[in-house]
Amino acid sequence: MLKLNQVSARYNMLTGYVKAVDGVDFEVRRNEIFGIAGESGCGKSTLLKVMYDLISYPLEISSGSVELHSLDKKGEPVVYRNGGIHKSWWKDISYVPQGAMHVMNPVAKVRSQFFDTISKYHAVKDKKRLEQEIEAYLKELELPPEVLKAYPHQLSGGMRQRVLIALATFLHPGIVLADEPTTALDVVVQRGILTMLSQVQKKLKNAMVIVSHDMGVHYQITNRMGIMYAGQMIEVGPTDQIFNAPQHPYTKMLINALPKIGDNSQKEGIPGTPPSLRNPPAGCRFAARCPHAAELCRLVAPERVGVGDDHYASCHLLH
Ligand SMILES: Nc1ncnc2c1ncn2[C@@H]1O[C@H](COP(=O)(O)OP(=O)(O)OP(=O)(O)O)[C@@H](O)[C@H]1O
Repeated sequence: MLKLNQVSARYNMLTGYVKAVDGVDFEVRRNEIFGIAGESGCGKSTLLKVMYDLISYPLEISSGSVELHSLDKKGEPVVYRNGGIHKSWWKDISYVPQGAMHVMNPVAKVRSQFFDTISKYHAVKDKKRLEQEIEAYLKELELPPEVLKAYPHQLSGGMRQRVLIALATFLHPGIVLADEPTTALDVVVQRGILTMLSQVQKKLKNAMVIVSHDMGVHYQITNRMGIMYAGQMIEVGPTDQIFNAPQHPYTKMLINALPKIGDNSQKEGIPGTPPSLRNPPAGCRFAARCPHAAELCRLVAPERVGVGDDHYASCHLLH
């Protein structure tokens, strides 16, 4: 399980701070696919870096904590906290970053990328055996063993993404984080990647976190999801409830903007733009775009309230 306790993170720029993640509090549970949605720039990728403990200048955690609960070699419970989560990379938690091409070494064949990564975090005694295990795992994920002999540029975008997912899940980590795994791929390839992710999750019975701005992706494979707006998690709940009974006005507008079968009405985007994360407003961050905003909304940030079974939202209207 991965638990975030009121975490805030910011980019420390010469001209001030960009408060990309603000007071985020939720958990990712065993055996679920958790989705993180929200429009571009709302802090999804930064949140994923915070969850993975991939913190380097100018990014810093300004308050709160992240806990990764796992089991040690003897099967005893162990908790890694931010600052120490990197000790469990690949074994307990892995990360598939955005843009498969950029994260692979262009001058190394896939085979050596597998070996380098795995041997860094996992004692490899028998190279031949490891090779057989890698080939067997690729086969299980319906990837031809020939991909190991290829350079990244010789693979299609979808194939590269599948290779990265295979690499990230090879050591069977309890948590896999994937940042926009289907972006920039065509619809058929997207479907293949989503099917692969959900098959791997069913097999490992681990937790998966999928960041995507595409609500269709969340609808198709996530069990629970969180909606981010301007650095904050404004609604968290089971995916079916988020789609069928959204509570926060922003979530409602996001869902209403989606096309539905048999509904030919004109769909509109959400008017306005999110506030700057350099100097976000004191009250509700959505107030300037919210059709229901009152004076209180502009002055006081709303607390999170329960709005259903395992479903929470932060809006004054719900109090
Ligand atoms: N390295 C960086 N230095 C400074 N600011 C950054 C950096 N990376 C991101 N930001 C800022 O942090 C905020 C959150 O960005 P982030 O990339 O986490 O959002 P996102 O929701 O993942 O967006 P997208 O879907 O476009 O990737 C934005 O205002 C962005 O401009």
